[in-house]
Amino acid sequence: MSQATIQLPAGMEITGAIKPGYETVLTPEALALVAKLSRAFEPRRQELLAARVARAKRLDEGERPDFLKETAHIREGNWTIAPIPKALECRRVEITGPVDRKMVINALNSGADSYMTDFEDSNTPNWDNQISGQINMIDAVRKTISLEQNGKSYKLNDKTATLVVRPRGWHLDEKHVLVDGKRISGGIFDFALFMFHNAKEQLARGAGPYFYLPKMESHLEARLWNDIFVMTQNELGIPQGTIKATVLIETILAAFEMDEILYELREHSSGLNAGRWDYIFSCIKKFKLDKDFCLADRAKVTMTSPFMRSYALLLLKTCHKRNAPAIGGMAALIPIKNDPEKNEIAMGGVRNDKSRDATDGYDGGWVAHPGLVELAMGEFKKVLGDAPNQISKQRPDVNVTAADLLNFQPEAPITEAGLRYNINVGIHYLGSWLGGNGCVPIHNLMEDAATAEISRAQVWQWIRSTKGVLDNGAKVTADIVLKMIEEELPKVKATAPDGSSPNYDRAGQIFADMCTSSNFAEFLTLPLYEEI
Ligand SMILES: CC(=O)SCCNC(=O)CCNC(=O)[C@H](O)C(C)(C)COP(=O)(O)OP(=O)(O)OC[C@H]1O[C@@H](n2cnc3c(N)ncnc32)[C@H](O)[C@@H]1OP(=O)(O)O
Ligand SMILES: O=CC(=O)O
Ligand SMILES: [Mg+2]
Repeated sequence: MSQATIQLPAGMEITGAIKPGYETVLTPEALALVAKLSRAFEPRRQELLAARVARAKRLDEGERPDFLKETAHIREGNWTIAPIPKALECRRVEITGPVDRKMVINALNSGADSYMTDFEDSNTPNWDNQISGQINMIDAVRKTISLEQNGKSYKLNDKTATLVVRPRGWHLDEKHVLVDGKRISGGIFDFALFMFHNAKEQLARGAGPYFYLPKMESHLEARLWNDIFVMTQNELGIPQGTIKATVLIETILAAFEMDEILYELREHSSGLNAGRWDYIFSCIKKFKLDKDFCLADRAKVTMTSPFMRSYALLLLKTCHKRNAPAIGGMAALIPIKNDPEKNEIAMGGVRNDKSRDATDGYDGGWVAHPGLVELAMGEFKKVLGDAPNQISKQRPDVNVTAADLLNFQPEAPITEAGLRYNINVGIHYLGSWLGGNGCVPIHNLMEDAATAEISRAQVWQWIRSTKGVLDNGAKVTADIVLKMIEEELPKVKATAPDGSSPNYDRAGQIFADMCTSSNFAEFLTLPLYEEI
């Protein structure tokens, strides 16, 4: 493979291979923006990550979150976010998916109103995925993206979904790019490259640079993104307020700061999304040492569980009070091929999920697969009719307290099947991730980094919690888990399409370490990233 050459700004090093074509993304001007933002904001990112660690320690010691006293005036104030641009008014169905070229084309053509292209939960952030993802974005924005694969030709339809980009969260580094000798933020890298290459082109085409911001834990983390937006808009000479961002409320701590997050981003906000899978994971992570906390089998924790219902309703009420879109999350159900009965049950699950969100007042919701767009659209249209959204629907009847957000039910059942399922899915997902694929169908469900986090976090917690007892009376222990890992690994290898890859053996070892180590890995992607 020949190495293309690129010109680096002073103080920057790139350790990833520069394959032909990468120079179109890694231009000197684009890298200068990456370096400028990194230098300006990396110290604050590090401070905020340190604040997460300090807060987590206090939670481990028994502190419980509550709405902040110092920001009561923001919650009580009468303000709204800036008007939403036309291109983001109608988001009844949003499809999501990794930045793979074929999937980008299929998603843009899917008939959904918008498409969140994902550098995060559904993507393994290896160097090639990140850079080829940026190439795909450049071609998608200019509508020139095409592909010949397996005898099929892919190109864009005339009408495509509005593009929204999810950069990586604050916890992830981009290890292939060093500024002044240090790794930079993955999120800043993804954001800056996308902005540099596409923002002006998107504006010229009647849309704009739109983002989804993942995994934040406080309004101060949202303020950091807002300051990055302001500097970037200045650097690129585009009007302030052009960038719009929807924040995923997918941590229990952010649920206590929804108003404050919207307020920080009010000139750049396009609402909030209920990122249910990371949210469940965050609850387990933050209360992992609480002797009273222990959730039932993963499959039993749903959007109608008390704490999830409270979170979903509070998000909706908060958004509409601030004239902001409220977007629902993802049912992990996907079409099931070759089994019409099971498929009908899965489709019924998606229908119920979207129907509940639409009836509650949500303006749209996520789907994982193009085969779900029409069905989800039908449920939103039943409620919205021809209206693009229902932001005017207020929910004064909703009153959610801190205790409601922390009402962690159900606690039972925890079953052997549930434990085995978590282990099987965890190993399968980790193996696939190591091989470069961050989103996979496992047992007919969509699995990505967020769903896999729940699986491995539950196993860790059930080993340690006195409540981690199976419904047959057996206490979950490290020995039981290690034995099950041995038993599940061959089953995973037999079912994964690339099951003969050594990645699955490695995944088994990593999963075992993660579940039995006394330290709880903050994110599973952190140790995994060091392996790729
Ligand atoms: C918790 C969260 O963060 S949710 C957000 C992150 N997760 C996601 O975005 C989920 C994305 N979804 C996916 O990756 C896939 O749908 C999977 C892995 C779940 C299932 O994949 P598969 O089993 O390969 O799907 P399947 O074989 O049915 O695909 C049929 C076609 O639809 C395409 N397709 C499937 N899902 C998507 C998608 N989300 N976007 C675009 N195209 C898609 C496939 O590429 C395939 O195209 P082709 O017929 O041209 O070859
Ligand atoms: O990103 C979405 C989630 O559910 O997690
Ligand atoms: Mg998530």
